Amino acid sequence: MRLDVVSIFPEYLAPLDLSLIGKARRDGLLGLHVHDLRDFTHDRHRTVDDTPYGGGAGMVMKPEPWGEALDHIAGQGDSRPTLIVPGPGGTPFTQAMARELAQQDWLVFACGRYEGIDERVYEHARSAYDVRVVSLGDYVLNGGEVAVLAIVEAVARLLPGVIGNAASLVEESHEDGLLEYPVYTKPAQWDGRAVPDVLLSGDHGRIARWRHEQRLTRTAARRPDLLHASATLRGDDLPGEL
Ligand SMILES: Oc1ccccc1-c1ccno1
Repeated sequence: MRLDVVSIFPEYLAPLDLSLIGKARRDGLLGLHVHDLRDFTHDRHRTVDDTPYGGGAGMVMKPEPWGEALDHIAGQGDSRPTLIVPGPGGTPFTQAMARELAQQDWLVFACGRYEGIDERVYEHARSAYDVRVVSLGDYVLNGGEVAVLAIVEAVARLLPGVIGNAASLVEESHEDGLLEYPVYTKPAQWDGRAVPDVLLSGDHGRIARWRHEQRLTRTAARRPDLLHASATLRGDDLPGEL
């Protein structure tokens, strides 16, 4: 998978050199190209924003640098990339979307700032990209960089070979519509608190049943919206109906 990120703060993407994502890049599982939007300006001040037509507070990101940047990137490959523009008005980012994006071979991320990117950039980009506006959640950030870090991590960890033990991807929160079960490790006693006996029993069938019940109970308590949506898919009895 190839990833391109365009930002006025390219150093914001430095964490993608670390940990599993950094290793995936060194192992050749992932290619990352970070572009400074100001490299696509031509004035002395490397201007990327201007006042909004129609008035209003704040500044809008100018279309010219974005158009040049996206044309430059699209010209570097022979397939049609997916352009992801994080924004509060986008389609909610979910694990299902992460799985879908992990199937793509080329993702390009546009990090907006200020009051946003001139709308004509989205229209221009559609000639060379599949354009998707994606939201991390119902809150406001100062720019798209933080959202890109989250999306890249969620997607890249699904690529074959990135996570050493693929089994650990199975019973994760949201992977099958349930939240994850509680986890424990040594010591067996800590702070006057014991590890649940079932986990020390060695009875793997009983442990699996306990963990599944914990997942159902936790999801019912914290995310009932998920439980009802997926219970029909799994045919589970809902807690309280057991
Ligand atoms: O609030 C934002 C501003 C810029 C780019 C993205 C966002 C955002 C907020 C929630 N998800 O994305």
